[in-house]
Amino acid sequence: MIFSPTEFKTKLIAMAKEASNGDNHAATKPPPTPSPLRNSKFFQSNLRILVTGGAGFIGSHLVDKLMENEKNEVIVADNYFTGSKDNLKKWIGHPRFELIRHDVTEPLLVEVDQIYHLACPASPIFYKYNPVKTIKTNVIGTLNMLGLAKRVGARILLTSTSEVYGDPLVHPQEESYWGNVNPIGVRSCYDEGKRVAETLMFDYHRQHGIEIRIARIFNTYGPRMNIDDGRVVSNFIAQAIRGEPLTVQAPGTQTRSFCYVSDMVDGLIRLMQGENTGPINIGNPGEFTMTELAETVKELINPDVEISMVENTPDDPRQRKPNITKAKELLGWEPKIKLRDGLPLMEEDFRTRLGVPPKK
Ligand SMILES: NC(=O)c1ccc[n+]([C@@H]2O[C@H](COP(=O)([O-])OP(=O)(O)OC[C@H]3O[C@@H](n4cnc5c(N)ncnc54)[C@H](O)[C@@H]3O)[C@@H](O)[C@H]2O)c1
Ligand SMILES: O=c1ccn([C@@H]2O[C@H](COP(=O)(O)OP(=O)(O)O[C@H]3OC[C@@H](O)[C@H](O)[C@H]3O)[C@@H](O)[C@H]2O)c(=O)[nH]1
Repeated sequence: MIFSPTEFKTKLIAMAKEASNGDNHAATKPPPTPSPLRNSKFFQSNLRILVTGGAGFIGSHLVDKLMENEKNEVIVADNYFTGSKDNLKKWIGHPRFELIRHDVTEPLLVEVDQIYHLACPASPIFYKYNPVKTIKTNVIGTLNMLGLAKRVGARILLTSTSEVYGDPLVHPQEESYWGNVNPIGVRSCYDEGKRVAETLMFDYHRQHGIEIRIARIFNTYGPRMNIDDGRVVSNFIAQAIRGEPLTVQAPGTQTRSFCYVSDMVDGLIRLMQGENTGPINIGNPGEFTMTELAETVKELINPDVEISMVENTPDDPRQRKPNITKAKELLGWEPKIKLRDGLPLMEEDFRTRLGVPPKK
């Protein structure tokens, strides 16, 4: 068939439109219907929820909260790189709970209604340890979970990060800010990885109609953080309990905003259950320099420890504080726990794991 130049152009535009990311979902086929048993009157109408990375710090607290609802069945998929079965020991053997050793860089076949996709090392020490694996986890892992969401018609939530703003030139950071990221730096396996993961989420949403939710999480702390995983709060608490100097990385004037883990979990669940795709910042806007954080930990946990200044790592963001207007307006969410109240809630868990008895 021979087309005139005008016909050819019209055809090309039509093809481009079909393949575009617009509202046109021509390529979408509806997800398969679940087993007929799910609609039987004898079947308990549970929501089946997959939590990738559920053996980690935030993931295990999220699982605790989801399991409180008797209508939820929870499946955790984790490769235990930074997580541990210990974090989930109270649920192992529970009839509504399943734990799968699985690496998200491989496809996963399960039938679920919702996916909380957390799997990814989060502490800079761990994500820099094997950067190629970190970027594979972010890119291939997120592709696999989106493929799963598409196949079964599940809603999927990605835990992105404040690190997508890089070393921000806008302060506080709102979701419309595109960030200031070094694409070839030592942190880019993580921050660029998460940026691609966000892109994939939106492309699947636009192209295939997948229901997506994106949370941009700011520094979160609480019990079950890995001891010595390099993150500042867990480092300072462990150092204070051991009576070792608190290592402030120079210059100490860099800022972070710390959110207690129960507030974070509440925000993630509201985002999943709400109607907004995001991205939405979830974090506590209380902003502290690292020197202020060290002084607070010293005062609350062990007034006898010293504070020492040590060398920093490359590309450390100089300031970070979330604008949470969107979370307030769209999710009715704001954090409840102040840093001074949250830090002491970590002490007992850290003392138990470090084998250091409580102060007399
Ligand atoms: N904690 C924070 O301050 C923070 C801030 C921003 C974003 N986040 C995001 O929240 C999520 C959870 O963070 P966290 O602090 O609980 O970290 P974490 O390291 O405690 O948990 C991550 C979990 O993912 C698992 N995992 C890693 N790679 C995997 C893979 N390839 N396949 C399967 N499982 C894998 C780990 O074993 C671990 O259980 C991460 O996606 C992280 O990027 C966390
Ligand atoms: O012992 C330490 C460790 C860290 N720091 C400083 O504390 C600040 C925070 O460092 P952390 O390693 O806790 O965390 P970062 O803010 O760099 O990255 C974090 O941000 C967002 C998430 O996605 C990541 O999971 C998380 O690790 C940095 O300025 C770092 O230089 C110290 O002063 N002393």
